[in-house]
Amino acid sequence: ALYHDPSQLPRSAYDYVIVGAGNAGNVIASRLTENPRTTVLVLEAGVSNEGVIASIVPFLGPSLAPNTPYDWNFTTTAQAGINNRSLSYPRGRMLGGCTSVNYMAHMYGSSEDYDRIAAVTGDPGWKWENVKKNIGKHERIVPPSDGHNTTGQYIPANHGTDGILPVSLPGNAQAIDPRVIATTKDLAEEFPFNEDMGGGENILGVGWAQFSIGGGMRSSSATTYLTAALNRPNLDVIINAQVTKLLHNGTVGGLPSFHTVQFSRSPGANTTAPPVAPSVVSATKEIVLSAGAINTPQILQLSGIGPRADLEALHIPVVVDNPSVGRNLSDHVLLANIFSVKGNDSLDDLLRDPALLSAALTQWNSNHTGVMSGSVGNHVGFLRLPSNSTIFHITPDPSAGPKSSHWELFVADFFLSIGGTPPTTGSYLTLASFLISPTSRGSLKLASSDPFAKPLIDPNFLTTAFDIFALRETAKAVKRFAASAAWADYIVGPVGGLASTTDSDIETYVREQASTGLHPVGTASMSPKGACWGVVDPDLKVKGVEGVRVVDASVFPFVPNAHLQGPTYLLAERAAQLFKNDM
Ligand SMILES: Cc1cc2nc3c(=O)[nH]c(=O)nc-3n(C[C@H](O)[C@H](O)[C@H](O)COP(=O)(O)OP(=O)(O)OC[C@H]3O[C@@H](n4cnc5c(N)ncnc54)[C@H](O)[C@@H]3O)c2cc1C
Repeated sequence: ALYHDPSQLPRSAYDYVIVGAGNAGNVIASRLTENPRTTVLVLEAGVSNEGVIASIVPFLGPSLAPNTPYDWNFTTTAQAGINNRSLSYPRGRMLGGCTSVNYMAHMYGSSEDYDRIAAVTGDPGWKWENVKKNIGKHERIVPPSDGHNTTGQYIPANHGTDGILPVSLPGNAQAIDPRVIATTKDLAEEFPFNEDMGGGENILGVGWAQFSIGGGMRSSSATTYLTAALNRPNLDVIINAQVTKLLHNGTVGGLPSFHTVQFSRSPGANTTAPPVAPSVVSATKEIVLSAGAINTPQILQLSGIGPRADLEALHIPVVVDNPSVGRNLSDHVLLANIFSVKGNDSLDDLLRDPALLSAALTQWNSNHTGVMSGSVGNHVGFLRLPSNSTIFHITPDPSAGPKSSHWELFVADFFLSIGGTPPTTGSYLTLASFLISPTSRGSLKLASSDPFAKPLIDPNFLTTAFDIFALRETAKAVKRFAASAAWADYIVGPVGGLASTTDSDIETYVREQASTGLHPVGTASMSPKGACWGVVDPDLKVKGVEGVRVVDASVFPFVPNAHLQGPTYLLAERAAQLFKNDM
């Protein structure tokens, strides 16, 4: 059942207590409660997703973050690599976590992403050939909202047909779609068409994206995994319940043991009201940290598991000195390259005209179709730098392997401005590029021992020669894409610093405009059992303690070749199996 107040909880002990009803947490909750004898409590700091219309209507998704009650409203520290700017760092704060607020692009990454995890952790269970078996359980490919013929737009064999999460091709045809496909023919050498990036083995090229959308509505981990399980008597979920720390109770097998979770009614993301007295609940079997790549390492450190010097500086008693907790923060970097275009076919007018928006919503309300039934773009591409790029004389190739990308192209039919203000006139095209294989590494530290204080998020963007080189080259590459004959009667020209022609001017543009790719990982990285680095073993158990596992994006040692929800779903499905194997 779903509860709103700690006093309503029917028990004080559960087999498993999951922290965070997000992407991964809801998968674990759903899979563990398939066994009617297993009791599970999920603690979620945020609110319910029920009735939050922007979390249902796909095109309204970007209005949910940043700076809303559905976002943690984090900001980064001043980032030296991007002119000391500090950025909004959105993270979903509601049932479904980021899957309730994200842009719904749904993909899994390259086989090499998973084979690299297996190699780095020494656990072949993480190889793609094993992990991909979970796609069938997870995914249910459904027709797009406009019911168009999708032949040639995806490869059915790469997808699940009776899994839990509806996924579809875009159901909102955009005027630029034929131009994107024509570019893949015109410039087939650099931007080849890829019929489907979903199979793991063949992600390179440009093609139609898939989205966590079914029947014109968002599929989140809350609308799928959680909803399917919520009527089970062995599952309880409480919202507005922010975990403040894990309590250490004695030792088991010589290791400090954690079986108690302390939580408090959330003060709310946007209020400074003091929290009420904390509650506690016990996990007789295990605590599962699924609070995401920012909050999971925050909770570990608040619980005394982290770098000794950092904890002592804040007078937090050290239970386990682990210098890796909160380190190795890695994120994709986004560069929203904008071109001005002719005519009024782009979506810019829709975004600025309340009457057009209202008409689109009326259409969506009547039959869940139209522009509102889709996300912010229909095409993506995963691409490599040329192998003779000069950067490889000084840096080893950081991609996951030769079948993996260095960067991603993301096409949007309007001025894409995450958290900023788009211009009030004009028509635009965004050829966004993401740095997919960053080598910069940052950190997540506590600012204070107060669990309600925001942590210090330092992604350390663009601080290596490779990262700035690669992102600079993507700005040149999108201009080559835009120079295809397919755009000749449409594109007017690049906007702002994108028009620069010298490397040094392009670098200036990159440092002025780069932003988060919204995909942080690595702050509780997996490493081999017994390694002196890393935070969790390959079975996701926290090193040096008994009773706690981490299941969320923080355990990925490297950020995958994908927007992160798909990899996180596959990670969580495999983790659920690891729990079941131990039962
Ligand atoms: C704006 C935005 C757009 C994105 N677009 C895409 C996209 O198009 N495609 C894609 O694949 N990925 C996208 N992503 C990224 C992706 O959704 C996330 O990286 C991924 O879902 C993270 O999963 P997770 O399980 O690690 O964490 P989350 O899904 O963030 O789950 C963590 C949960 O824990 C809760 N929590 C945190 N701390 C506590 C606490 N102390 N106590 C209790 N509960 C707590 C949170 O409120 C949240 O519900 C986007 C992300 C954002 C923010």
